[in-house]
Amino acid sequence: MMDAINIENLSKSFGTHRVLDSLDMAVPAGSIFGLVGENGAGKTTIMKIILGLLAGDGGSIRIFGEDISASSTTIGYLPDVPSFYGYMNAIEYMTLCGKIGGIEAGKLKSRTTELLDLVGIGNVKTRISNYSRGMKQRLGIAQALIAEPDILICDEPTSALDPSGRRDILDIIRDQGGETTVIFSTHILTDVERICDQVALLHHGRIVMSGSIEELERSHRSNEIILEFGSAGDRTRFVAALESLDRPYRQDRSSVVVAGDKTGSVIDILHDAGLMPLRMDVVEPDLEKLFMEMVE
Ligand SMILES: Nc1ncnc2c1ncn2[C@@H]1O[C@H](COP(=O)(O)OP(=O)(O)OP(=O)(O)O)[C@@H](O)[C@H]1O
Repeated sequence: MMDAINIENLSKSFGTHRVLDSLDMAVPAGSIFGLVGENGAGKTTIMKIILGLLAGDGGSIRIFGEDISASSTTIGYLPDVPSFYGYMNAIEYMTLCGKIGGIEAGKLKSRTTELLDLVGIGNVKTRISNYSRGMKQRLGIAQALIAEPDILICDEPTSALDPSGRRDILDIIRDQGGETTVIFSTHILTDVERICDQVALLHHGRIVMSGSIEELERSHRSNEIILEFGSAGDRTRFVAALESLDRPYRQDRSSVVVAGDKTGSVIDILHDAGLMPLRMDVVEPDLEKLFMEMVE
């Protein structure tokens, strides 16, 4: 599959502070790409460089195969803190954005109606200064889509919202995937798991891990098996059996966790020790665990 965006060896410093350090990143066309990193990791900096709002200090950026300086790709942008003219209503604001974007008047009108309906504020007549955070985020997405972009860049679109507002915004963003390539930055990993098909983890100025969520979870960590026993005695015997076999494990208050193993041999250990656990679960790694492992 062609890359919508391909970045190689990109660095960026502000003064002596090196924010991006020979970063490589590829965003497959049509994907919903989650860019994950802690506060200050450089997510906004990458997005601004892709948008041409900031220059990198070297490296190559290709957009659908063309060098960024020659690219004719339309990119929509939802900034982390969108600013609006509060005295305007949604239609006035969209009309202004469309005119600046060079959209022809007849088309602009129908596109405005369509997009405001899409984001669920088609019936809102009030001026923007009266909007809630969630409504502003909705209008921000409509604005970002006005020029029918091939790439949509959303900078932390859900961070300031409550759970139901977040779900609505995620649904809207997910529905853009396929035709549009979406880059979505966040530090909320459950949001990434909910809508993204690709993810990249940014840490210390580099992408430390990237791929599809299933790929990452499969390749970077094996499953863990959690066991609970009916008595302290059973549990002690199980732990003793693990120790005699040099099997790594950890314990918390109620359970024993055995790492990185096929379930079969745990069953053999139980069988040989004549033990029956109360509970035995295989726990698959989630993104949060993987991320914590990478940044620790
Ligand atoms: N114009 C600038 N001048 C100096 N330093 C800057 C500038 N822009 C960003 N930085 C610094 O670069 C680092 C990365 O900032 P950036 O906004 O890209 O991070 P982020 O990952 O988007 O973080 P957040 O999640 O907090 O928005 C931060 O330490 C920030 O202070």
